[in-house]
Amino acid sequence: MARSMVLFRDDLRLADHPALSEACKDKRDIICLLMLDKGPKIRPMGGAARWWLHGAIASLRASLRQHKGDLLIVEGDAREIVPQLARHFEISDVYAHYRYGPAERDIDASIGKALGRDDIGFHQYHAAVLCPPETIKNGAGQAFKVFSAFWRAMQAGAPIHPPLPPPAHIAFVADPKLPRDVEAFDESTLLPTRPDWAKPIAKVWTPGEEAGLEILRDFTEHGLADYNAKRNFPSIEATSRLSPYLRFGHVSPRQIFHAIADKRNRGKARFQSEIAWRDFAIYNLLHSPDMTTTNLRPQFNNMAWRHEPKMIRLWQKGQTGIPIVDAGMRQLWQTGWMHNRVRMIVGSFLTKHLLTKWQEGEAWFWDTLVDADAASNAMNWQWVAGSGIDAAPYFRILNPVLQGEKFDGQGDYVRHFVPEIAKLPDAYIQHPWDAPEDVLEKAQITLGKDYPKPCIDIKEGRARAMKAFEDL
Ligand SMILES: Cc1cc2nc3c(=O)[nH]c(=O)nc-3n(C[C@H](O)[C@H](O)[C@H](O)COP(=O)(O)OP(=O)(O)OC[C@H]3O[C@@H](n4cnc5c(N)ncnc54)[C@H](O)[C@@H]3O)c2cc1C
Repeated sequence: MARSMVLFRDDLRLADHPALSEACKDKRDIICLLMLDKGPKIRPMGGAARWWLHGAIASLRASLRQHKGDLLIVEGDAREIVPQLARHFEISDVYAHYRYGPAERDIDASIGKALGRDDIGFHQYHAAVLCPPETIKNGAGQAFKVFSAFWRAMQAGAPIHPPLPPPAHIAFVADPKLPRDVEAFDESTLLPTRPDWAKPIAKVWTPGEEAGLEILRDFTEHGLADYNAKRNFPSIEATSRLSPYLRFGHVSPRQIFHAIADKRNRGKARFQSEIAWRDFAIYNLLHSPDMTTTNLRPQFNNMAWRHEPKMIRLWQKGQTGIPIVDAGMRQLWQTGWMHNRVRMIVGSFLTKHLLTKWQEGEAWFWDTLVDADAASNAMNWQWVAGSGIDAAPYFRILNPVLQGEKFDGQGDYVRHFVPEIAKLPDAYIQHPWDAPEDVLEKAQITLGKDYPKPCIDIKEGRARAMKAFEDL
């Protein structure tokens, strides 16, 4: 009897899952395989994302069990394992979604070829993006380099496909057993052991499709209208916090797009364009496959970056002595997520004031973000550093004090994540080094003891960065 296999990768959901829906249409028994790539060209997932994946697996498994089925999970070289399992389970068709990273595309092309040699069909669908990226081109048939033009072209193109409902019924292959030489993946290896740094993260997030859709519903009803006005203020929960749900595919961008389609408010257009930024990152990765490691503007290869491990460590630990930077870095460590405005501030501080290669920041974010995503992370780091396409110009060096005063004027965000300076009055909360002695004393702070003195003079750091950029 013919059987089908559905590959799950970064699409851990049942709704708007074209691969699963198509497989179900064939009315064959199905194997659901979560295939975790491992190999020389695959970048291992960071710690926070591994923690998320553990919860994501539990959630997907629970959904499949409601259909009286289960999930097989294997880690390894998918180019060999998928064809091997397809033969072992006598599969006639394998269904999966397109991926856009260079290593992933190579792997999927090899899987397709190997399956073809065994006369097994390999069917792929676009499900991680609003629009298939290869359909978006400028008049000369080339890739857009600027977001605004990309977004205009996307809006002028074919309407965004409505999301698919979850399949009403999935018929599973009964009790599938892996061949002896293929080991089932041990999910417990995804969790940290000692120290269990994920405990505070677990208090903030619930991975999985159900939780993601609940957040989407709640944001659409209660957050969207004020999104445009409030999205830049990190002490307010004004953004959707859907990023890890999109990263692991618990929620699809098409579901989001259609969930807000009939809303008539100011937040809608802005929110749609942010979702499109995510598509733009994927699009950039497709067209510049080495974007995750290499400057998109080659002149940045000559940049006189400094390599000061001590400074990088202070930045990572939220001990720079610059309150908004430290608050952001501590939010990241404690929750696995950081507000977008603060990501820009800490990124600018690292790459400009500290003149540190953006790759250092990208790597730390990769390890600590629950939404760590190859395309969005690299595109945004290159944007902040100035080395990317459509990037912030080099002279746009965010002043962390002014940014703090503008977007955290009352200091609520800083006070929450940097409690040791919470008693400072608003006037000094973003720059405690300017506070007179009696103010510091009243707030029970000795700088250099209770809270660090700034690791760099902001004006000097800016001047040094300007010089380095001008010398390029
Ligand atoms: C240095 C730096 C690194 C970043 N690294 C990542 C990353 O690894 N993964 C990631 O998902 N986002 C990354 N971002 C983009 C952005 O900060 C997050 O997507 C956003 O903060 C997530 O919060 P939210 O879901 O509440 O966003 P919302 O404001 O609610 O936006 C909704 C969705 O739109 C998308 N989006 C919004 N802004 C961007 C953007 N600038 N680029 C791409 N997509 C965007 C995200 O999918 C987000 O979930 C990075 C930004 C910077 C400045």
